[in-house]
Amino acid sequence: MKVAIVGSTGYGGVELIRLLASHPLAEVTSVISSSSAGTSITEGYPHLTGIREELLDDVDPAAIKAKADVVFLATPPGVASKLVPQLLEAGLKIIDLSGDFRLKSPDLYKEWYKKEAADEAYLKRAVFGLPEVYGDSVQDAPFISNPGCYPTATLLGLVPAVKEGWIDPSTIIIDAKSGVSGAGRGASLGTHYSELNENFRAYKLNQHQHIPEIEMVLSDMAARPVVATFSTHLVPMTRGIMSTMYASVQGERSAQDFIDLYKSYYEGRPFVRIRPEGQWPSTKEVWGSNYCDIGFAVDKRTGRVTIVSVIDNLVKGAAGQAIQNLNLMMGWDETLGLQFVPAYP
Ligand SMILES: NC(=O)C1=CN([C@@H]2O[C@H](COP(=O)(O)OP(=O)(O)OC[C@H]3O[C@@H](n4cnc5c(N)ncnc54)[C@H](OP(=O)(O)O)[C@@H]3O)[C@@H](O)[C@H]2O)C=CC1
Ligand SMILES: CC(=O)N[C@@H](CCC(=O)OP(=O)(O)O)C(=O)O
Repeated sequence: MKVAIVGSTGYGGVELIRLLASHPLAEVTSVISSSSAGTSITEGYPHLTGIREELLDDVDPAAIKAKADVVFLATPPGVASKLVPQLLEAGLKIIDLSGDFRLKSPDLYKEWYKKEAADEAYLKRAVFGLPEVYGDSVQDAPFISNPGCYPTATLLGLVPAVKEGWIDPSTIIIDAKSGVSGAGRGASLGTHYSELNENFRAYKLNQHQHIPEIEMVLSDMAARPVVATFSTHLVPMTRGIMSTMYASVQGERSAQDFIDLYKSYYEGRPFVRIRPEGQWPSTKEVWGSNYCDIGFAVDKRTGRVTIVSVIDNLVKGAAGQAIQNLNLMMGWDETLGLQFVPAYP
């Protein structure tokens, strides 16, 4: 299977290159750049020396179709919405890592992303690619919208409890933290070393573009509208997301009950690992891997459960999940090219 990557010079794109280098059935045949076509990707990423030496291609749907069967879009918001119609009409399969096709309502996209939405007809064609929740619809889909990094960690941590009615959805609070690679490669004041190092700060409170994405899936699971408090923080580390979630428990449930429920819900899903009672995952324990690890604590005094969910934002939160979706789209084993152990320490 021949693969092209638009946005190959960004962090998501370069992570796709890293992971696909060891995929047994997919071969990257075109790395694409809107600003550096004709130069080698090794100029910006010397670690790819000897791995991807060919020159970057321009963004040209006909040329992409001539070289590839599937295209990954790892581009900033507002790019895929314009490119996807041309790529789909050219007969390409698509996996979009951006937020352009996750929300089905153009008005909601405009409200949260502050940009024009994609054409509604194309929004309807995109399948939300969270395999552990929507596995059946991802299978064989020609156009997949990869979930956001924060929603992946958060939803995998909340879906079974919401779906089974074990927590009151109106009480959910999500306290999320991300490493700085989540903001992409572009330099900015908020992400440069002296602003970030030895610092820890909240950002986009009640304004984060992932809020409607999280609420979309939770509402689907609860079969009624759900709104949630979602707070994001920047941590002085490169990779990793931790979502710590709080909600009121409905009925008498222990941490072990939650563990048993989640183990049963995620049975046969190789990338979700449920921790034993009293053990809560840390970001380093999934670093460089496609795992999402989840742990629980139930407080009988408050009647609340605390759920801790961690991922590597660039792998399960972006490129790894995109490859998992490629595998499902092609009818392959979903673990192909993703069977590696987290790098530790
Ligand atoms: N970083 C992360 O952890 C995650 C990122 N995402 C999403 O994935 C997407 C990519 O993120 P990330 O790799 O971090 O971002 P980066 O900023 O690191 O890279 C984005 C790349 O897109 C390319 N690009 C910019 N404008 C255009 C355009 N008009 N047409 C084609 N290509 C363009 C740029 O390369 P060039 O100038 O060479 O074309 C750039 O390198 C974003 O939508 C992001 O929100 C989703 C989940 C996690
Ligand atoms: C640390 C950091 O800045 N993270 C980014 C994640 C952006 C992202 O992945 O955006 P989409 O999923 O919407 O494309 C943020 O919080 O906006």
